[in-house]
Amino acid sequence: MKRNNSHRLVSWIGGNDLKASSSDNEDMIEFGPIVSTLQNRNFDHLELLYNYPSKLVEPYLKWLEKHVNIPVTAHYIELSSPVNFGEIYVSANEILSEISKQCSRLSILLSPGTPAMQAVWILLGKTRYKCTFLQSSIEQGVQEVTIPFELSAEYVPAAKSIDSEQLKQLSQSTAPVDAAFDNIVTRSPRMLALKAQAQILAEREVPVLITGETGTGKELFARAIHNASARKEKPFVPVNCGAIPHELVDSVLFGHKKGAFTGATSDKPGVFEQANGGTLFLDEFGELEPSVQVRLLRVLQEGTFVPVGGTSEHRVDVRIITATHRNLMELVANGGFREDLFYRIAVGVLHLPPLREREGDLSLLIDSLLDAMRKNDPQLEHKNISPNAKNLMFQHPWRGNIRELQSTLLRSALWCQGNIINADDIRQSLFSVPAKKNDILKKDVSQGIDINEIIGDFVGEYICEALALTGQNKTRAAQLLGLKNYQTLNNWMEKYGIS
Ligand SMILES: Nc1ncnc2c1ncn2[C@@H]1O[C@H](COP(=O)(O)OP(=O)(O)OP(=O)(O)O)[C@@H](O)[C@H]1O
Repeated sequence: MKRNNSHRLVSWIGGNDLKASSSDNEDMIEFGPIVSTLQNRNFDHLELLYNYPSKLVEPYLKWLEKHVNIPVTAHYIELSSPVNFGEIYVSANEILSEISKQCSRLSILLSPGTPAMQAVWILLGKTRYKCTFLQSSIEQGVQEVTIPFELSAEYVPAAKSIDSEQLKQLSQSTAPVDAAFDNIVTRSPRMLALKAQAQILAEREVPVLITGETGTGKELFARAIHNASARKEKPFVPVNCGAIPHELVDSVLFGHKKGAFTGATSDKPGVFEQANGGTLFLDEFGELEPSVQVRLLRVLQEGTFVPVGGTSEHRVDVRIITATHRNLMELVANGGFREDLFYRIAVGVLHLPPLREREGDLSLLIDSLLDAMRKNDPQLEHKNISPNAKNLMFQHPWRGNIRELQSTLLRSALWCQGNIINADDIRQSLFSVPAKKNDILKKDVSQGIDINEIIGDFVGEYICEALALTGQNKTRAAQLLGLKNYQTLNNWMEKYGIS
């Protein structure tokens, strides 16, 4: 790519920018940091990075066209969390490396984005790329930022003192893993890296958020983190937030006093009190209603709460690990989850990949789950699996992930007559999704059909399935569907009216 004389501005799209574009009243408009900067300085090209869902960003980009008169390129950056330093670093570095080849001057707008995004800008802009930094606020306007220290000069010597073994471990994530993580069976490089990260988190007292589809091992990781932490002798209390009846949430979380409501015949401690000194694992955290989120935020900030029907404050020392199969960032963007609570719980973030993305794990897991079954149940002691049965298992999509794998193996071991589980035993134990009732190829054309509608139904069915399988991740759904990228998926969704 030929470098030209242009001056480019690079920025993440932030919440205040999106808010500005959604304001109804044009007179009262706050333009947000990006447009304010463009109105204040001259640039030839604007390069935007964003992690918000496209449905929020596309209207913003349309609005932007009305307010700026230079070319705009927007890059969607897939992040498991907007505070994941590693992923932000890799993607920001890639983009800056490309852009810096194409322009002679580069400016980075620091204001939009999370603190992690800002930190990575400073790191890259002070070491690898020659650039100027800008910031924009309502109070101070647009300013050039001077960062009066040199990272390379002042900090590289310190980094050099890390010995080569430590460096090797850091770069390859091969730090010895605590025995608490032994029952997480994997040989996938992604999962091995996650185990190493989880161990680092175990040693620190930071809140951890674990995301991933159902049955990917979120609770297993949470328990391992607890067991590898200084709190391991204290309780680990798991709570499924999605399963607590609405009217009992406060009582389950914070406990109640005798007589607080009908049926409260004695004082009862809540899960915060039960986990005192240890770890509270709040599973399906994304299901909590906004009113409960406010009360939880207070407990997390102050460490105190008042039981239902009580008058005095209780203080607890609890480490929180949360988990969800939902995309919390998208919930935050849609107003379904409090942003302040999100940043409080999402300090250490682990995104567990589904089984289908763990190279080499299926065979390993089949062997290890069978082994555990043989040890747990003397009647299954001699059960083994035939190669054909294993082959059949390799072809199954395992939507329920490891939990489905585990129960299928157990069912087939219980039902199989001899000691060898064969392909038929597996076939009988698999739950297959019922075939669609109105067979798409059996329509009566002589009665007239609407071919577009049929194609739409067909496309919609598969797109929804791929989105459900990937927890609404469009990039991964596009891969499953054999589409080029998430934009192509968006085009299909638009064409066939799938929301
Ligand atoms: N890597 C693994 N190695 C061995 N067993 C695993 C692994 N991952 C998950 N399992 C087993 O699979 C089952 C489901 O795991 P777990 O309950 O931790 O999943 P989850 O993501 O918390 O599920 P949910 O979202 O439904 O709460 C458990 O019995 C767990 O022990």
